[in-house]
Amino acid sequence: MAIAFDNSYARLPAHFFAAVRPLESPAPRLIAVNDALAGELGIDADWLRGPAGLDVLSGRVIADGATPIAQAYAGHQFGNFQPQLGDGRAVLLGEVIDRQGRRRDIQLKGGGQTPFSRSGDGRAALGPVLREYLVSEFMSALGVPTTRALAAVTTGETIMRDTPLPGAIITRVAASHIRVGTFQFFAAREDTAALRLLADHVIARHYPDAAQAENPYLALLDGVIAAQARLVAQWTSVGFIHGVMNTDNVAVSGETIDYGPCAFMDDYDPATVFSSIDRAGRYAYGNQPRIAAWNLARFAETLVPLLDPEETAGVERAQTALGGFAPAFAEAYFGLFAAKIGLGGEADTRRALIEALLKAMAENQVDFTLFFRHLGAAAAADGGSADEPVRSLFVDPTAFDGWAREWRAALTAEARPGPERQAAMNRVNPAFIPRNHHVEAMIVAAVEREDFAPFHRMLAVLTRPLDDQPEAADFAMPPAPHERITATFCGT
Ligand SMILES: Nc1ncnc2c1ncn2[C@@H]1O[C@H](COP(=O)(O)OP(=O)(O)OP(=O)(O)O)[C@@H](O)[C@H]1O
Repeated sequence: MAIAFDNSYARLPAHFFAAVRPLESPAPRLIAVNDALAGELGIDADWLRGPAGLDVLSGRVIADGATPIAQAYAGHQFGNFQPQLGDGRAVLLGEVIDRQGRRRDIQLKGGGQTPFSRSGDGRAALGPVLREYLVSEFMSALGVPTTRALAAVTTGETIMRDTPLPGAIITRVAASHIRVGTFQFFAAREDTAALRLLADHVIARHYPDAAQAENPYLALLDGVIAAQARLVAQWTSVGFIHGVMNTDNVAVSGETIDYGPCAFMDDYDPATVFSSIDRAGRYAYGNQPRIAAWNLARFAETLVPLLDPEETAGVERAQTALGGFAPAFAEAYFGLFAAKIGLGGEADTRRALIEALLKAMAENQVDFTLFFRHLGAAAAADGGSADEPVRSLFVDPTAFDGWAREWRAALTAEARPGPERQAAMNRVNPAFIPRNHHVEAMIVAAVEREDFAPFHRMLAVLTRPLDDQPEAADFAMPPAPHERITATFCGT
């Protein structure tokens, strides 16, 4: 068997999903195979690259051992509850146990219609597939929990969106695809027996320690809250804007999922929004922690019947657990930003410094990524010309000087050799991010000219985002005014 499937969902009742078969692609072509990830999964990358692999990646052949399904889920989309969403274009081929013993899903996103497709065609367009591949692999390279990209293919079809576009499939790998929306699906149907089965399944798969707790479902809730707090703090620390934080896009495993209209901030501004479908700015950069807390409250509501036989007591337990989000987020957030400015140190000092810095950055239109990357060199020196690359990012460079006096005092108090501090900062401050204008140009090259060279070049740079790569200096630069991207489209 080329892929050693081991499908735990076979033990769940039939109303959790629908058995499907992927739609055949008429003329598939391989874009990319992720050799390292294939290796982790125990899959022979050469096989995957060859004709038999392409047949599986494009839905032409169901691999031995695969039992393809589409999963049922519901969700709040922009605050409105949809009781039935489900995988409308994603086909879960099956699960494998990776080399480290972790269970992982392998899914074809864009794999054809399912009973959950409603009016959709079950397909994905090439541009969003390339964006998801690139950004998810970038996030993984930075250590941000995320779904992964195992492969991408074009299907050989033209699909209709606002304009005709090439169809494509991304093979996505995830710790699981179980979402807050999966719990909401059964909660909306008041199916407590199904909720209990689902919760037990998630505990066994993602939070095994919770099984030993006095109240395993409360421990599950605490675990999911902690994972989301950490995840959203990590997003924030790299300028990531998810763009569509609906509850069906919150994986209970704590992985980032669904890179539809996501984007990275250039200048620091908490109000930044790119998604063209997010007109009210619900999912703006600076709103993400608040929205994560809101989404977790929806998750907690689904668990109330499991938390306590008494509803009032169940609600109380849920509320107490939700109260843990804000402190967990703050701890992760200030810890990550402290590392970005080269400090360990006392929580109160660093908090004031971080807040003052971010305020000055917002007022001075400072490029988020360049600032922190260059700050490492400034930290290793004693002011003077070493400060110039960071100072000059501020509209008013004296705003940096004022902040830097306090910062240097804090650095001195911690007494750490300059080069060691710089190296530590460079391990958390990427030199490269998927800048939106480069992502868009890469997509245009692929869609309009079938030129995948920009995709492969960007992927090579962005999977080593912490390394200085002088030959890729063009990718480090913020957009010139005429290159600025102001909206990303779901494009789907
Ligand atoms: N082209 C399509 N055909 C059928 N269903 C679709 C299509 N595009 C989106 N959907 C469905 O619409 C809902 C919301 O879509 P959304 O864009 O959030 O998810 P997605 O990107 O398809 O999937 P995921 O969340 O798994 O990454 C989901 O139920 C999804 O399956």
